Amino acid sequence: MKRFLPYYKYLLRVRWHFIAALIAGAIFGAASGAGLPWMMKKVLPEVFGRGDEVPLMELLMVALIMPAVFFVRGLSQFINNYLIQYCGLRVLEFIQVDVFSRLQKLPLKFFQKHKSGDLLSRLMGDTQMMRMALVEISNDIIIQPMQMLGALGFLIYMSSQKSEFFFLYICLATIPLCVMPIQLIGKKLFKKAKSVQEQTGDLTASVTDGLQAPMEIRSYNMQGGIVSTFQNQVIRLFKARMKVVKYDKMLGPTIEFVSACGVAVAIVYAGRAGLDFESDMMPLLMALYMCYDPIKRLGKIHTKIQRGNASLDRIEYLLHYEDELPEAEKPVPFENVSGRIRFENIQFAYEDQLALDGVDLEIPSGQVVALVGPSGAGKSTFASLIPRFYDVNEGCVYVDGHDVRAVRKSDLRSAIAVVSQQPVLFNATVLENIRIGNPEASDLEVIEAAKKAHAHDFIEKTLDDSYQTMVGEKGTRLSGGQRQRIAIARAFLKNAPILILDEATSALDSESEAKIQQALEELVKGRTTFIIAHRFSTIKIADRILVFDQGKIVADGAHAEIYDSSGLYRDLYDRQSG
Ligand SMILES: Nc1ncnc2c1ncn2[C@@H]1O[C@H](COP(=O)(O)OP(=O)(O)OP(=O)(O)O)[C@@H](O)[C@H]1O
Repeated sequence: MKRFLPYYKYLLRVRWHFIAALIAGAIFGAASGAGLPWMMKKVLPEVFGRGDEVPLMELLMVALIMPAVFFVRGLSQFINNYLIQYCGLRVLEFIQVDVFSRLQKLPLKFFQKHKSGDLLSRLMGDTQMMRMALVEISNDIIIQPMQMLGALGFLIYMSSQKSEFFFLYICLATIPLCVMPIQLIGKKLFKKAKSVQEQTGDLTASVTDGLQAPMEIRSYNMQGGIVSTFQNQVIRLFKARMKVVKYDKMLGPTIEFVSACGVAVAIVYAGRAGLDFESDMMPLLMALYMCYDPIKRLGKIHTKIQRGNASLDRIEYLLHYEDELPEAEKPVPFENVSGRIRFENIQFAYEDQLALDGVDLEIPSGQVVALVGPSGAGKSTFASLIPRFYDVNEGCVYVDGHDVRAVRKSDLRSAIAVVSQQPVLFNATVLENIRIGNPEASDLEVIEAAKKAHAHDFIEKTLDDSYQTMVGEKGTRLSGGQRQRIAIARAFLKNAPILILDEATSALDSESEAKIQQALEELVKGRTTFIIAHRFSTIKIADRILVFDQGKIVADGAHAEIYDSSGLYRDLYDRQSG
């Protein structure tokens, strides 16, 4: 449980509700542990011990003790359960928000290494286990001993009254016997629980895969394969879960068996010692049972802690993941950016293989640079070093004379607009999707940006609710060209001094392409622009062309200049034009 200590900060935020829950829980524990045996001690001898001589009213008054004890017990139990649920759900909310915020801070590399389904299962499933460990267990750890203390107190009281300590000895002798299986089973359970959480991650990953690309799955007839992968994972998860169920469910009966042995010995003794059934034996047996019940529950808590531990491992992996792109300790001010960029002797590798090697050049502010070269040559990698999506292995990237690592990441990225090859739209309205470029922009400014991006006409004429149309998940209700223009409108609205355009490779109809081309020409004016050019028609608007080959820049200059000097560029250009 020590591992959970740092996370009690979440519980502190709902401390008053939790304290109220504990008080109610303590009343419930005492009403069960001492109240129930005391009730029996009071009621049974009156009802059965005195025969007909008890007046009816007196009998009724005594009998009323039963509903009174159960009322107190029931009410405190309800309040405890209700408040514990409240605290649990609030704590879950705090943990999930923290884990999600952490995920948002992790670098791109992290998401390339991890399956989104697995991350989803850590965020939604493992946090539930942590909630259970923090709230329900803390509650039980206080309530159950209360019940046990109440019952033990009653046993001690009764034993001292009768000078009869046998029941107490039985209780004290069997408790350690009950603890042993708890320890043994708990250890097994930790391993099994961790495997369940991992399998759940794999299963969620395969569900996300199966739902993310419905078109590819249908066109390649992958349904059978996808379903059988899913089925295998469900079976694996089923097997792992059954192992947890086996150990989890083994505990209760084991403790019950040990306690039944204790009770049997107590009954035999009580019979031999001639104890009175109603006034002595029943309350003592009840108190004995009330001592075992919390042990059984504490045993279950132990198994829950093990499951919580397994989930905590998976959550801490995210919370403690080392950020490969740390923020500068004292970030330099970064304002009024002009967009002058310098790459100084850059080397960069994703893993072992160099993706960029010996890149050294300067781009004056406002220059429009086209990046060309064969697939895999390093164009996108080069562009992604500017917003510091990755850090270089050697050398340095400067923007306006500042090392990008010395600037706050959010400041740097505010100065850069990115229009990617397949722009992602969020499941919101067209208006909201454009406004991402500048959350402060008015509706009029959004519409102005859409006009500049040649998007206004299709938004007004073809979409049912114009700017209020919901674009669907990832913008699936819009065509590729329309999505591209929404992304360009975003960039207009952002009005950043540096622009990175990853040109769409998919064939757009000529009207769409012409409109996008017009919009881009407008957009690049006065900004330092990098265009990853797949179609050479775009090169017309570039002042300078960088030709990439196997991670190196093999030609650098204006079209006319490098067409003569670079065989690779000439080849690429002629192939496209010809
Ligand atoms: N996330 C990644 N992890 C590992 N290697 C990568 C990653 N992204 C790219 N690479 C590798 O880095 C090299 C450069 O890739 P990059 O995407 O920069 O090329 P590109 O010129 O933009 O290609 P394309 O024109 O096909 O988009 C390639 O060998 C590629 O396989």
